[in-house]
Amino acid sequence: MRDPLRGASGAGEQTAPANEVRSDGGAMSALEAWIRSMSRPEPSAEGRLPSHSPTCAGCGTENPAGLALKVDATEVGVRAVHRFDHRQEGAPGITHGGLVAAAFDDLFGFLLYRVGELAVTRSLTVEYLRPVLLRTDYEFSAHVRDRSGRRLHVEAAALDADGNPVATAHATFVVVDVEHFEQGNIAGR
Ligand SMILES: CCCCCCCC(=O)SCCNC(=O)CCNC(=O)[C@H](O)C(C)(C)COP(=O)(O)OP(=O)(O)OC[C@H]1O[C@@H](n2cnc3c(N)ncnc32)[C@H](O)[C@@H]1OP(=O)(O)O
Repeated sequence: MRDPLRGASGAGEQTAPANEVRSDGGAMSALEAWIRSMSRPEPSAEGRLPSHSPTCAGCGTENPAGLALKVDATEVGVRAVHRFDHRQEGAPGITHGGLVAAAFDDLFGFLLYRVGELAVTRSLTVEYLRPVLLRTDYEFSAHVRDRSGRRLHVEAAALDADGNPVATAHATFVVVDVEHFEQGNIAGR
């Protein structure tokens, strides 16, 4: 796996977390620390993968508006059992389609741990086959279908308790360098 920090210009005005130091002893910027955390995922003994960040809208545990997906590594990709709640409601009792898409998008983000490179969503298509009900468990799974240059083609499905698909998704992620994330405004956190 290549080092995703290669070519990083550093983010001078960002605040370094107190306990993060580089191998050369210098302080790491918040962005560098995040890139490192993305490149060294340590699944738990049960296979649980670390969130993209504590405040990630898809999987962060410190985002009160987030989905807080809990994602596990599988032999071929990743999976999550998830139930949406009232905060994700669209029509009464039914999950808003945009939030279903968000779940797929974030799940795809976990495949990057397997790929070992940073990439971002360029396109995302969701097929809504049946209503995704609130307060109901669904099993989401995703895998990388193939790669072509910088393009990663990824696929996913959400199944109900009977194993019937309620939604499927496919997306193109494009591999990016660290510079992509330097556009993010994390200095003012
Ligand atoms: C990282 C962990 C967190 C994960 C969280 C969940 C995922 C997310 O939410 S990511 C956030 C949402 N996405 C973004 O913000 C991305 C915004 N878009 C961008 O920054 C740019 O468009 C970016 C980087 C994707 C591509 O731009 P750029 O680097 O200029 O590449 P570009 O030349 O346009 O295209 C790159 C490749 O993709 C291909 N491509 C572009 N669009 C498409 C498309 N719609 N379908 C298929 N292929 C495409 C191009 O043909 C090209 O292929 P190749 O390199 O093989 O010739």
